[in-house]
Amino acid sequence: MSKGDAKELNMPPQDFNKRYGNVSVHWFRHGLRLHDNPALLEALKNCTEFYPIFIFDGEVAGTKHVAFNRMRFLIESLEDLDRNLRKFGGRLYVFHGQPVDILTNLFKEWGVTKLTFEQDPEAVWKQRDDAVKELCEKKEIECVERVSHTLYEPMKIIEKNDGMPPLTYSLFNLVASALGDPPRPVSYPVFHNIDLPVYPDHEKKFGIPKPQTVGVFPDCKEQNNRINEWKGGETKALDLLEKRLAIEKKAYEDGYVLPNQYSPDLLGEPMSMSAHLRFGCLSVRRFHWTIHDLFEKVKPKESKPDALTCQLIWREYFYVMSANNINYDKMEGNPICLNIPWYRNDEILKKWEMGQTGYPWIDAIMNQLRHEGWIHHVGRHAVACFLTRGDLWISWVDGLKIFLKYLIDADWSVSAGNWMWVSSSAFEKVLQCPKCFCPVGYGRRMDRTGEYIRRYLPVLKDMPLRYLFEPWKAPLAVQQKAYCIVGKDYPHPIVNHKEASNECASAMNKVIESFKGKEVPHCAPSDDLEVRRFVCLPDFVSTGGKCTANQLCPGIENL
Ligand SMILES: Cc1cc2nc3c(=O)[nH]c(=O)nc-3n(C[C@H](O)[C@H](O)[C@H](O)COP(=O)(O)OP(=O)(O)OC[C@H]3O[C@@H](n4cnc5c(N)ncnc54)[C@H](O)[C@@H]3O)c2cc1C
Repeated sequence: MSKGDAKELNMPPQDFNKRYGNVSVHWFRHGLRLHDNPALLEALKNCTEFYPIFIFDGEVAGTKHVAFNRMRFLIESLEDLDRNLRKFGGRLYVFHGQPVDILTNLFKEWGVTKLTFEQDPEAVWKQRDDAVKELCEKKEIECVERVSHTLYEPMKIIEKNDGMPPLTYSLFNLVASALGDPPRPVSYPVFHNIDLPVYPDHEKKFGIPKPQTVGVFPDCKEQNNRINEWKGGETKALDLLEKRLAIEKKAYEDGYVLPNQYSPDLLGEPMSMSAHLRFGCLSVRRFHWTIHDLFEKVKPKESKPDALTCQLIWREYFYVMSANNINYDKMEGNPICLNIPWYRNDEILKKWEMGQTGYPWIDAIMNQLRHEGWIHHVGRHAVACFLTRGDLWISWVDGLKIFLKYLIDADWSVSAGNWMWVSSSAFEKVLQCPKCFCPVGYGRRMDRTGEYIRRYLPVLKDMPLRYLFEPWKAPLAVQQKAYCIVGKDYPHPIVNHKEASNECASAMNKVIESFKGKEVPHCAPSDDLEVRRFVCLPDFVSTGGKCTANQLCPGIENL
């Protein structure tokens, strides 16, 4: 039967499709790519007519609380997807509204027989996807969901662990290894003999909006005038992967792994894959396996170090921990999070967000976050520790909300997991990191020339290096010469670090006391090495992953 037969049979195309055709809709949410997309391959199986869609519902892919940079990244990713689909004669269809309403109409209008999508494993998406699955059942439409946002299916790990999330990273690894290696990527889709219909007024009806059209505007001029450009889309992701592999190869040849952490480049061009992984422009399985294959090729006689892709495994671990915990991003009602009596102070929180704490290292990082949407792991640690148990004693939940707004890689599971850890609220054994990162000393070590601070905090660009990290100590004549008077052009420090960190340490000791003799309702790391692996800062990587006693809290001692 061909489409022309519909006319002869005098049937509306949707009825004809329903009876004789196989009409598939692939619903993109994350997984914004054509490569390694098993759900997309399912859509194309025995398919005669194919429609790729994306629905803006006010929440999809982290769009509920989103600043300009991430929305722009998402839209660039959709534009790239559309360009790639055009190569096969199709277009991406973009809709605005609630998925169940939109799909109900599409099922009827296009005579859909199959709906496919990649599994969104986080608890926050369950209600949306259950409603869609129910709709498909009611309308007798085949609904196919496939796992490819994660290396493993989180619920399978939980099942294998007797229905409980594995409470330590080691246990997670043990359970995961019982499931075998993660699957290899699937083949690239073939659109041969499949009709990809395009309406004459496609652009007008189903075109990709601009961030402004969906109500997201730049917060500040720097967002339109970034120094580091993060571009969304599968094409960019695969280009970046090639560059990244060249760096990884050089590192293996030189005898180390995790090059991004080994020598943190705070100023170089963007090399992180995290935003592409977050939106699924890059398949995590492709990333994992190319790294493993590359190592084997470069070092055929060496066994692979555990650290090779340990950061990706942390990502998996946090996804598993959040899979059935809807309160994972909160303190209350979150079974793995300690209740800590944090202060509530919106004025101080705002100063932290806006880069006005008076600590240049912290403020430069927060400015980079707001202006560009990405900061290095060492920067994330520094500002998260400063906000919570290090200096300001403000809840990690408040910090998380700000990260989730600005980061282009903002990831509900990964970010909340990291915030809980850094603030000593979960994953850490009885809060054994009482020391904190010093906002002066740590900055000096990470930004030895001061170029990072001068770039992201231009008010201090003429401050001599000696005072750059603590400008309040500069004599007035030096401040005048640098055109930056502390208290007028740049704020005084929001707290005295020495006093504040001592207060935080004693508050944390009280929390520890209050838990003595009780069962601590949060998970702990398996051992010290695990702490080092998680924190994964340069000191650790440079020791080749070996753990020594004073490395328990890397970068913390002697600061
Ligand atoms: C407070 C805080 C909040 C964070 N929020 C996020 C977030 O919202 N989204 C996000 O992707 N990462 C987050 N991270 C983790 C980490 O900082 C970034 O993933 C990392 O900086 C990305 O750089 P990379 O791609 O060079 O990492 P690589 O070292 O190359 O790691 C490869 C990939 O592994 C994953 N990964 C790396 N580090 C971690 C980690 N600690 N936990 C879980 N997964 C990891 C990322 O997907 C990353 O792209 C956060 C860290 C902290 C301390």
